[in-house]
Amino acid sequence: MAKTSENHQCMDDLKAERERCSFNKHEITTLLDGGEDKTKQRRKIEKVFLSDPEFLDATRPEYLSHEDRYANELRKACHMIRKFNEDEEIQQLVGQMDGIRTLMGSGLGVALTKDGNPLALHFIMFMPSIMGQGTVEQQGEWMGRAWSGEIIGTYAQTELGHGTFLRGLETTATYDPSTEEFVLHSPTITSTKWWPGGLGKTANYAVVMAQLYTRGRCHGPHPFIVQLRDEETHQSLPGVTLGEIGPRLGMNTNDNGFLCFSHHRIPRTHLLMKHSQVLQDGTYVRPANDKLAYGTMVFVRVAICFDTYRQLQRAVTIATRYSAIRRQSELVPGQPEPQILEYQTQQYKILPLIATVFGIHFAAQSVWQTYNDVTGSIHDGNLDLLPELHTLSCGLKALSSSDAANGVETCRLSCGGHGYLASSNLPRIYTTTTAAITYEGENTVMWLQVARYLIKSFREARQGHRLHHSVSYLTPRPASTHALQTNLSNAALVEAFRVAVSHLVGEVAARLQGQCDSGMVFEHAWNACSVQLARCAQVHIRYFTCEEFLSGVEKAEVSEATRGVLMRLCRLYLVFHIIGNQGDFLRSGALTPSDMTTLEEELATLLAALRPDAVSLVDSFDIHDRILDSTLGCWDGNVYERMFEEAKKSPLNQKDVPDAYYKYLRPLMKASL
Ligand SMILES: Cc1cc2nc3c(=O)[nH]c(=O)nc-3n(C[C@H](O)[C@H](O)[C@H](O)COP(=O)(O)OP(=O)(O)OC[C@H]3O[C@@H](n4cnc5c(N)ncnc54)[C@H](O)[C@@H]3O)c2cc1C
Repeated sequence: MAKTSENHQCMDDLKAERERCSFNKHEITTLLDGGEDKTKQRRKIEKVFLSDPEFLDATRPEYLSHEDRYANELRKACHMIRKFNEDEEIQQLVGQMDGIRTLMGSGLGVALTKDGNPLALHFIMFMPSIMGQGTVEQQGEWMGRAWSGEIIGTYAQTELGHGTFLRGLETTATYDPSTEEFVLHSPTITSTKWWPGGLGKTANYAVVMAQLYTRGRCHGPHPFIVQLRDEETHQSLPGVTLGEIGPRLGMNTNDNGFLCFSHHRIPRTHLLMKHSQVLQDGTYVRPANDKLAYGTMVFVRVAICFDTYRQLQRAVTIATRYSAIRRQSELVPGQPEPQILEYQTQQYKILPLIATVFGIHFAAQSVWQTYNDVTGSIHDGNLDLLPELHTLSCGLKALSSSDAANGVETCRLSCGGHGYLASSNLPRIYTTTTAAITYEGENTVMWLQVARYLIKSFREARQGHRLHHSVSYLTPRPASTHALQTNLSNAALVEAFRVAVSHLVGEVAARLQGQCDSGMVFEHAWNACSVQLARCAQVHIRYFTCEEFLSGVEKAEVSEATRGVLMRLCRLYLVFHIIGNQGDFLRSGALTPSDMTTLEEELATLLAALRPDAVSLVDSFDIHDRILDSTLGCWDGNVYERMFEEAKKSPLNQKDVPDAYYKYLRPLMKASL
């Protein structure tokens, strides 16, 4: 198709946007990647994989049948592993778990396997479970075979009847000392394992969570390595019933599956025994400390934060570039149509989401850093920091997944009708991102765990205990130190968050206590306060994110121009969330109505100040067009031509008159003739 003047205009619009960049884009790219070397490494890996034609799709996944879609993603997933195993340079590049996450996750991973990688759970849950919960001997036995792809595993915890409530799982693993085996059994329909990714047709092994019985006693859920399929024929083993659970909202090539056991026997040594053991005679040896399992959970939840933030990066890149090329309506009657990014309401949809990307980044980095710092002391048996770290990772997982999912939906809305097209890629980004609200700890349940920690800390502080850093603000202070700072500086706004959240926690703690004092049992009182408790947890984690965002920008090793734009984003983040939740701040006296008026005026100023840098900011996310995979968000802005080209690929457009016309429509239309 010949380039129209409209197409030229779009490309010129983006060019003009880029020319007015006020900061150093590369500095932001390397800041987000974690350093110059990491950026180079990422780009190199992207080049190696994206230049490989095997990863190209002959047709859009949406046009394939359910089965063909799975086969196509499996083809690419297997090629990915072969490529990895056969090429030493790639192994060096991608060698660590970090790199594997890149190949599987929402960075490069989404360009290689668009609709869910059937092997993802193998790398993201199966292998980490063996590493985290297996003894050194067990790691030696399984990890080599797992790395090479000789065996493929998944992680099977959730059942039809129970997801959140781990202790409610019904699958049993009963030890038989006469054969030194565990007998796995699914006693009811609700005990059927349901949801594990890759379980339906891909995996031949799984780490299965089952209630451990030995010598007639139940010791609660434990992880077992279980072979599910024959290693030669790939057929389900006797005593194992397996299948796929059917179409989902998204990620339909992850072949999420179901699994039932009928008295299926496995060797005793297949219980992952790093923490607890069953001896040959059936003696149960309990773990030295049940907090040890927290470590793996922190790891997985922080990984989810990074994943969801990358999804938001992609969505907001699409929305921002599209908003810079899309012209609509009139701002001033009779004048040319402006870019929709000129509308303040459009800026209000998009710019806070760019800020959110940085907020999640800095907060997740901080939790990750703490996790790495304390990992050493965990091994030395010092587990003091684990509950705090665990709470932060639960809260941040919930905050990042819900902010990202809501943000992606806002991006879709900001693109008007075209955002609803599959070729915009926003629908797929949304369905993938929103899943993270549910898996690895459903968000409401995560919020209530955070709240439990807050209430516990609040009560401990009243008893004179010293609190950990993230909740130290709950320690009672002399009234004078609560005096409001009215200058509305960044520090003052963070302080306002602190006052608001400690007020909320104090209020709900008093309500909880009041209900207990009036005779309600604690659990019922807790449930009766849980909406407010979840709210406290959300404000607490938002406060943590604001604090980390601010200190992250202050500490970043960047030029003053770059720090300037980051500071404006941080300020926008603070102001946006204060205005959006002003009740919390007014009620606690942290801010006054007149402060709100001032902040609302400032919000408008911030949107206007950030608008010229919007395109450059998303450019600095450095997302390859193949990873973006969007007609609306491509680098060159040639949106309309790409949309047309994509539409032409629809199977319905391969014939002017489809067969269905002759079969159904024509007989109806001609019936009266
Ligand atoms: C895309 C996807 C992939 C998945 N992959 C896997 C996998 O690989 N392996 C695996 O084992 N599982 C997997 N799961 C399952 C997932 O872990 C569970 O769905 C999740 O833990 C929630 O459990 P549930 O579905 O039983 O929901 P429920 O726990 O039944 O929750 C339903 C509702 O009840 C509320 N609720 C539950 N308990 C409480 C409480 N104590 N207090 C207040 N409210 C409560 C929740 O907030 C929610 O609103 C996957 C799920 C999805 C969607």
